[in-house]
Amino acid sequence: MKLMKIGLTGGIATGKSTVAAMLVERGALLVDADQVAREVVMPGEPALEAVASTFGQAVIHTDGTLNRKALGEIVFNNRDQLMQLESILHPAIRNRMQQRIRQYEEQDPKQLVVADIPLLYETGQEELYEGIMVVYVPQQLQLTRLMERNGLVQEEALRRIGLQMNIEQKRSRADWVIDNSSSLEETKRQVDEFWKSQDLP
Ligand SMILES: CC(C)(COP(=O)(O)OP(=O)(O)OC[C@H]1O[C@@H](n2cnc3c(N)ncnc32)[C@H](O)[C@@H]1O)[C@@H](O)C(=O)NCCC(=O)NCCS
Ligand SMILES: Nc1ncnc2c1ncn2[C@@H]1O[C@H](COP(=O)(O)OP(=O)(O)OP(=O)(O)O)[C@@H](O)[C@H]1O
Repeated sequence: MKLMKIGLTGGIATGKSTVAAMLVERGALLVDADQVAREVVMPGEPALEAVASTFGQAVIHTDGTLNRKALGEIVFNNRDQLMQLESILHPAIRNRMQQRIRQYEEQDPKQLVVADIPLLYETGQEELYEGIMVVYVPQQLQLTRLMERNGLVQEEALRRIGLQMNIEQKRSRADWVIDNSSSLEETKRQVDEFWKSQDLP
């Protein structure tokens, strides 16, 4: 049977967005949890009000938008605060993701829908999808890429990695693994192979 809806996950900075872009290039319809997480905290959204009353005005810019860097510095250094933020945002993110997936399914019933969700396993969402693709790199490379991309020192980067399920564990649970530790061409080759193996258009 042809695949219609898959989850895409991995660890922080292992290359989910990179692989998502390759799938979109082949025609997939993408719903991105990080992007939806940004939408639900736009000015005027109830989740932003809840964030402001929980974490204070220091996490709100003077123009009323969320100061993501300031909030990140709080929650990525304190698990309890992170859990508090998640309890505000996750229900809103999940609702909006499901809504968007349904829209895509109605709009283009033949096309593959891909949901890019960093915390897919951590939040127990496997059952919502027909299969899960994990973008994998060994932890040492994950660390290097994260430090480079976000300008973090090793200690900070390790702390962020430690907030998520270990990448080896994610890999062992996956239905399909894309190994992104080599060149982008090699990653694209694996994505193309997946596409063909599933007989996608
Ligand atoms: C704390 C926030 C404001 C920091 O924003 P910032 O722009 O600096 O980072 P961004 O949103 O681009 O996230 C980057 C990466 O951090 C990791 N990350 C984000 N949230 C979490 C979390 N709750 N637990 C573990 N890792 C996380 C993910 O791998 C994500 O891809 C933001 O990450 C956030 O709102 N997080 C809570 C919502 C959430 O859980 N999002 C994950 C998708 S469901
Ligand atoms: N094959 C590759 N070779 C070299 N660099 C790469 C490769 N794939 C991705 N990168 C780089 O690694 C970093 C992480 O990639 P990407 O942003 O796609 O990860 P992500 O899993 O979506 O991250 P996050 O969880 O933070 O959203 C980026 O700076 C990207 O340019």
